[in-house]
Amino acid sequence: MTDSQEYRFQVNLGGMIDILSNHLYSSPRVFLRELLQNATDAITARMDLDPSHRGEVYVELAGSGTGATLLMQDNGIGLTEEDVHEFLAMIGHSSKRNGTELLGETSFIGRFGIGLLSCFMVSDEIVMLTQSAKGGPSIEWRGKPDGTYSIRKLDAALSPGTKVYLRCKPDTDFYFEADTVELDLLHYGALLPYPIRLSEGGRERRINGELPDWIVRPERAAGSRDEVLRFGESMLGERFRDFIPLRTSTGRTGGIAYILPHAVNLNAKRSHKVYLKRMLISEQADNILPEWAFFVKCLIWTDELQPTASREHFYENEQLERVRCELGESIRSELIAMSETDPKRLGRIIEMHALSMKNLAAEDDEFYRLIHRWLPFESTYGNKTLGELLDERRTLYYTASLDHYRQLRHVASAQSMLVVNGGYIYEAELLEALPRIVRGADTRRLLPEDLSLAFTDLNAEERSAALEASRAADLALQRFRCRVMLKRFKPEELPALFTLPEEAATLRSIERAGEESPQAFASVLGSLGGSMQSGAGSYSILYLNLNNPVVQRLFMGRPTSRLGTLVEMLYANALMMGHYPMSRQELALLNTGILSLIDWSMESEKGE
Ligand SMILES: Nc1ncnc2c1ncn2[C@@H]1O[C@H](COP(=O)(O)OP(=O)(O)OP(=O)(O)O)[C@@H](O)[C@H]1O
Repeated sequence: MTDSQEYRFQVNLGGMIDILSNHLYSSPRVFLRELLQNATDAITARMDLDPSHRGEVYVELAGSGTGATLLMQDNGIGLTEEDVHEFLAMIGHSSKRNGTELLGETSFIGRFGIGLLSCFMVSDEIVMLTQSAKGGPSIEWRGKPDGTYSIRKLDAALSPGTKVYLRCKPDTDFYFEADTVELDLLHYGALLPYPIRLSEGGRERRINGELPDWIVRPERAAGSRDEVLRFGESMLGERFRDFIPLRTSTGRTGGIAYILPHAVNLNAKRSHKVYLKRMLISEQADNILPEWAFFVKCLIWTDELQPTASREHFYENEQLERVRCELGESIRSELIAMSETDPKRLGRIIEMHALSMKNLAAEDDEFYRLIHRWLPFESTYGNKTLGELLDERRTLYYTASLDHYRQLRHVASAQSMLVVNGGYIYEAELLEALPRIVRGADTRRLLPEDLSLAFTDLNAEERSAALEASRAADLALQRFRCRVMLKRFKPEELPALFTLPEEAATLRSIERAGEESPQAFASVLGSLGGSMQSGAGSYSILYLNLNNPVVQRLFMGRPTSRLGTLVEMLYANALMMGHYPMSRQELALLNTGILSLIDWSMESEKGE
């Protein structure tokens, strides 16, 4: 065995810089964010030395096309010669963190020591002129993407701060155009608490305005409603009508949650604009609010979360978990307060975002208790809120599936019976939980079969009169595995009602799939269906209404040889009324039935 030898990893500096500058960030645009962020951190560091210092950032554009240059100047802390060697020349080394840990808190935004490299996406050289506020000579540093740099002491002393010069590299002139730069400076720096000025073509303008007071104290936002709404529109590009102020218990994260003026898809990506130490860090932060809060779009400012190196997300850690819970709590408690102080406003919000509210209520009893009166439901009495429904009846009957509701609604509404549709997501769950939430309220789940209880049986005389016809009708529908029951029920205009017990419903869908799938599959489905076909539950039921004059004539009048066909037609009609998908055989039945009816009516005309 030979002695092992130790070697040191080699770093291909040009390759590293290429990866960091070109592949970490989503767009070359972010170079301006990184420059602005460095300027902000430098101003913060200078204010740590001298709290009375007033920060300023000045951006100047000169030249055009590929001859364009950009200067970003700040009056921050600047760099000494040692700082330059230590922090500018060493990738991954930052003056903004103590020791090597990346996740500890600092008063700065930067921490990774790589942000400046993003400038290589738009420039083949970074030139920095800097003067430290701590004294020493002014320094010029020139860095290249191949990893080389030069340093020069300047003869004349600059005022404290830093100037960064970039010269546009081919195909990136778009990022040096005045409109682009102005837009991006506003985008990233609108909330910065010091002036950013842009000079171009002899024109100078201030980019960001004075910050309104409610940005620092969101709880005061309600007093400046119009201004807050206008601000939301300009920052988020949507016109809002309502908002909820956000604030965590530490006061270190706050913002405004704008209520979306339209319903949103549950799966839609949620994106909020998040500002870290007043600089826009992310427009895609989707993990800063709880999942259920998808009816708001937020502007959030924080100084307590840690961004990832790409700045597009925050670290998923305990702090973020706490902030997320507390921001959710801000929304929740405001909605709760609204139920007392402004129920109409709450009603409007809930109506617009019913799905989200139902989701939240299904997870949280207390929230459910407070907002239950405003939750909308479909019912046989129309679309109503739960409060309105409870005012009608203390016991609410509901169906747990949409199919069941469809089957029941005609009969139920005809009998003035209140049935609530619990078939949409979260609804059955909520209705089931209602007695637990509201004292004195009761809910009962209803199956289509249960409604037959509201039917009246025929008396003995009627039964014997209709016996023969009932048998013939039953026989006619035997091949559809459907039983005929003759009853009296309301409304009399409804001649027939089709109901489908669970097992029969499964059989129907197996049969329909069998009709549509290739032979082999159909035979598998066929045998599966066959094993279920024997039980009574495998039969559907067609209730025929003896209160209906046509049914009355058919069963109590003169016997007719056409009864079979007529019952088949009533069967097909009831299927259509209940929105049941029809099998090929049933459609064919409808077809021949209609033709027979036409034929009979012509014959009878001839006979007249
Ligand atoms: N405008 C500036 N004023 C003073 N120092 C600066 C300025 N810009 C850069 N620096 C120095 O250069 C170092 C490297 O900057 P860079 O943007 O690459 O990383 P960072 O800001 O430390 O971290 P991050 O990668 O998270 O942005 C900084 O730590 C800071 O010491």
